[in-house]
Amino acid sequence: MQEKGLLIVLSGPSGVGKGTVRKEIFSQPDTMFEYSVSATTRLPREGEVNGVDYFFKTREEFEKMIQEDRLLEFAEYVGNYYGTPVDYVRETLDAGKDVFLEIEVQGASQVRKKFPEGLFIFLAPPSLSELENRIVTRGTETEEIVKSRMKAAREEIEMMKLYDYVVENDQVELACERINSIVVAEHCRRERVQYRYKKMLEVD
Ligand SMILES: Nc1ncnc2c1ncn2[C@@H]1O[C@H](COP(=O)(O)OP(=O)(O)OP(=O)(O)O)[C@@H](O)[C@H]1O
Ligand SMILES: Nc1nc2c(ncn2[C@@H]2O[C@H](COP(=O)(O)O)[C@@H](O)[C@H]2O)c(=O)[nH]1
Repeated sequence: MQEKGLLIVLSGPSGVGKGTVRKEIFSQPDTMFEYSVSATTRLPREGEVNGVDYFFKTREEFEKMIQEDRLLEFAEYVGNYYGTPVDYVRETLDAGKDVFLEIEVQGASQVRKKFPEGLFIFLAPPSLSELENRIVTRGTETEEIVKSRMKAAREEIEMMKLYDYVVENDQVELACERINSIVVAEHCRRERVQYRYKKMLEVD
């Protein structure tokens, strides 16, 4: 029987660098993962391509996906829906490939309930002041939104204890190396556990 792939979930507070780290991982020619393209109701930013960066949907289309149970998880984030199409995730895992999700924390906790065997990685900032600095420097948020994201970030950072690993995003390249190493180590660990059980069953 085909061994299932690993579901890898990268999450963390707004502005920590999830998108930046994910893009760096997928720009590497030898990347080990399949990226799950999310659906969203937000408008495309300059250069974003439908089906590559996101599946851009109207609110009606997105709500239909919710009703038809076509999303593994979804969340409303800063006035827009974001969600993970479930079919792609299941089919890719069944084909033995590792699937990588980059999602915010509410969505990650929904995935944890449905896929407790997933690998959950929390991307953490070097400090709260550096987190604020990143959100401000990105220049996409008003002063008021920066404040509300920082308030939310404190609560989100509390949730890091629910994750399997915490990776500090001090430097993008180092964070990517840490994530790749965690996945390799996790594969070794899981295969060893499975091997032990196979042996046990053979003896019985
Ligand atoms: N290691 C790092 N050092 C310095 N700046 C960084 C680092 N990682 C990301 N950044 C910068 O921080 C800002 C926020 O990054 P990014 O948009 O990837 O965060 P995010 O977690 O995906 O945010 P959101 O959840 O709000 O979409 C960007 O300007 C990015 O260039
Ligand atoms: N719960 C989900 N969150 C998602 C998904 N895809 C992306 N995201 C997160 O949304 C925010 C904003 O993204 P942006 O592209 O508008 O900057 C960010 O934190 C992403 O991680 C998803 O499918 N589900």
